[in-house]
This record gives sequence, C-alpha cells and structure tokens, in this order.
Amino acid sequence: MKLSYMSGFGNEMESEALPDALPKGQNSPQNCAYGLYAEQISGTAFTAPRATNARSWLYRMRPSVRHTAHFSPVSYPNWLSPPSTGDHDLPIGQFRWNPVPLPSTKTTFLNGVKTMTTAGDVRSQSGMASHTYAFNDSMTDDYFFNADGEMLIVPEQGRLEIQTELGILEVEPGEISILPRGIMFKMGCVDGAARGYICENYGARFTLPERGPIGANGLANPRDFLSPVAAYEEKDTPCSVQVKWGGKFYQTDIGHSPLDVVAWHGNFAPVKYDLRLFCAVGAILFDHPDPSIFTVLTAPSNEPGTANVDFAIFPARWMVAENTFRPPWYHRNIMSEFMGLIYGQYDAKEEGFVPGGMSLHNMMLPHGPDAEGFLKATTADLTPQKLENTLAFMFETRLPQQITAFAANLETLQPDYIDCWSGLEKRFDGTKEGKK
Ligand SMILES: O=C(O)Cc1cc(O)ccc1O
Ligand SMILES: [Fe+2]
Repeated sequence: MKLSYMSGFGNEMESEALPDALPKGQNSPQNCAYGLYAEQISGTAFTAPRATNARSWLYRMRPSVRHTAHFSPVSYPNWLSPPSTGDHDLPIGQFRWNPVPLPSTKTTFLNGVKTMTTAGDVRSQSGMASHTYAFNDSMTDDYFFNADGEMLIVPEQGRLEIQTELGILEVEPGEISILPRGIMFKMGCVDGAARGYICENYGARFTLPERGPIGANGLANPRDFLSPVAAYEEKDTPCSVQVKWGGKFYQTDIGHSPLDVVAWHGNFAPVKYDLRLFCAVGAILFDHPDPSIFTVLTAPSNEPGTANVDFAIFPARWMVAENTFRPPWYHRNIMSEFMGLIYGQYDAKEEGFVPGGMSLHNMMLPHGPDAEGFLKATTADLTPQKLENTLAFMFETRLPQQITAFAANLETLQPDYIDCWSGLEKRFDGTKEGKK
C-alpha cells in the first residue's frame, strides 16, 4: 500500500481524512464537523516548557472513554518491566544471544514481545526495557496502547503495518518507528513473519540530540522523520483494547474500532525514520570519536548529558583514519549497552554477532573487538575503506540493565561468548615492537 506521510520531528502537523473535519482556529467548538468528538491526548505535563510540550487534538467518532467500565487483568508473561523482582541472583557478565526463533504457531505482536533486559522503575517513570519481538499474525479486532512508555521499534526482518489512531505507518528493516505513550494501535505483519527489537522508554520522550559544534545539519535530520496522515477505521463490531499500565496488562471490551479518528492536529504523533538517511559524522584524520557521535535519538534524564536512554547506530560509512585502530577500542563504560544487528557484520566482531542477535555489555563490564577483529585491525592496510551493508544499533542507558530469567535461559544464549577474547594474548615482551 502506498501511504502518505508528513515530514518533520516534533513540529505541529495537521491532517484530515474528510474535508473540513478539522475545526478552524480553535480546538473545541460547540459542535465538531461530521458529529465528531474532540479529544486531547497530552504526552507531557500541560505546563511542560514549549521546547518539550507535546499534545495532539483528535477528532473522533466516539471519545476513547466509550469502553466497558472495567479493565480486567490479562497476562503477557514474557513482557516485563523494571524493577525486576526475584531476578537479583541472575548472573552478570558479557552476554550474547543468537536471534530468538520465529514462532512456529500463530503469534500476534503482544504475545511475541519478550523482554531481555530492564532498567530503572516503570512506576517512577525512569529507565527502559530492551525487548525482542517475533510474530506472524496481524492484530485484527484487538488494539493496544502502552501507558508506561513510548516504544522505539527496530525491525530486523519483515515489514510492519502499524495502524494507529493518527494514521497508518509501514516500517521496514532499516527503518525505525516511535509509538508514543498512550497512542492506540494494532500491529500487522506484511511479509508473513516479523522480528526485531523494541526499546520501551519510561522516561522523558526521545528527542534529537544537540549537535554542538557539528552545526545546524547532519546526524538524523528532522525532515526525514515521517508521521502518518489521518486514516480512520469505521468498524461497529466487538473489539478489545489491551493496555500496559504500571508494568501489568489489562483489557477492556469496546463495541467498535478505537482507530476512529477522522482528523487530528498537534505534535504528539507516531513517526518513522529511515536509518539509511542518517548523516554520519566521524574522524577524518585519526582515532575515532565516542559512539555518541552516532546518536540518532536521545531520551534525557535530569542529569545533563546523561541519557535515560540513547539510541545509537553503526551504519555503513567510510573509514579513513590514519595510524588508527579503526574498530571500537577496548573499553569499560558507566552506561550499559544493549546491542542488536539489523543486517551485515559489525566491525568489532568477526563472527558470532548475527542479524537478529543481541549482546549486553553492562555497566563497567569490559568489552571490545574479538581476537580476530583485533588481529585484522592491527595488520590492516589503512587505505580509505567503506564499511558497506552494515547496520548495528545500541540502546545505551545510564542505568544498569538487569537481564530477565527469559534472557538468561534463552536457548540461543552463547555460553562461550567470553571466549571470543581469549586469543588476546600478552604481546608485551619488553621490546618496543612487542611480540607479533
Ligand atoms: O561496544 C561497542 O561495540 C559499542 C561501542 C563502539 C565504539 O566505537 C565505542 C564504544 C562502544 O561502546
Ligand atoms: Fe561498548
């Protein structure tokens, strides 16, 4: 399906699926056109500063409150939120997993989300969770919203059709989407099966990082973010709305589709972004900058420069640095790094980190290129070289990430991951050249 989008990040947009469905010059007229109800959804406190204030006005067939009186509990046992309880004796360490297998039975998105790590506290609205998803069945009469946080969706396999209150997005591997907190949607899979990653952000919303001396352009450019145009679903048959709220799940019945928004305006809207449009900036003489140079989106905490969670990528790019160890240096990091691979090969790992796979290098735990990668990088001819067909990413948070029991027991966990560094022998032998 060829879909239309509106361009920009965080700017005011407006869209109507029927002519003149949007009120002119005001938000809440005595009567809205077409007999629609006006409803505001706010994504920040009413009084948040203008720079961060986010809300949208929705003109819909029925107000969202038109559902049965009760929310009854439902269970998605593999979708977890922090703080993790009872998991405190889980091992720390460097972890790497092969991809979760695609489901062999009919599985919808909500059943296909599996939490790998959690950080912070969902109820105090700080921290994040890293999930994988794998599903093969589209949601039809059930809809979902996440009151706990926004969801950054990173497909690795299979296109997604995400029908939201504000319109429809199609998102393919190489693209990402942010589904704001509270916005209702149903998730469809276009290609039979879909797999990928989710960062559920409980803190302040993702925004674009400051560019500092980089200037007014580069990195993720705002015009490349796309929001959907209004598209309503008129369906007057029994449906169900599932909710994630306070780390738990609930459902309520509703006699119609909640995606009945005919027109909307505002700056609180789903977006998608093609990571291949990221304008990478890097070293053009020697060394390589910290990976923060590849930050696509950052969700700030109250401590300046110290993100609740950053989303960084390692895209195709030229490597030109002279007399330089070009892959990531060995490091220990106060922030904790959950990584995934969308396609290709990551330059710090010669093997073992595969598309759909995941790794976790937690707070202050050492890591870096594997032994083979080290050998290759220290003997390479340092001509300009293009890293082609590669796209890895990192969810990096200031908080430690606790792995879930699901992740610790996943059959795709690589028990011998640590061995990828065991070939890094002592090369010091008292001579300046070191042992070869
Ligand atoms: O661990 C990783 O592979 C990600 C990473 C890359 C890099 O170039 C510097 C630091 C860092 O954490
Ligand atoms: Fe790292």
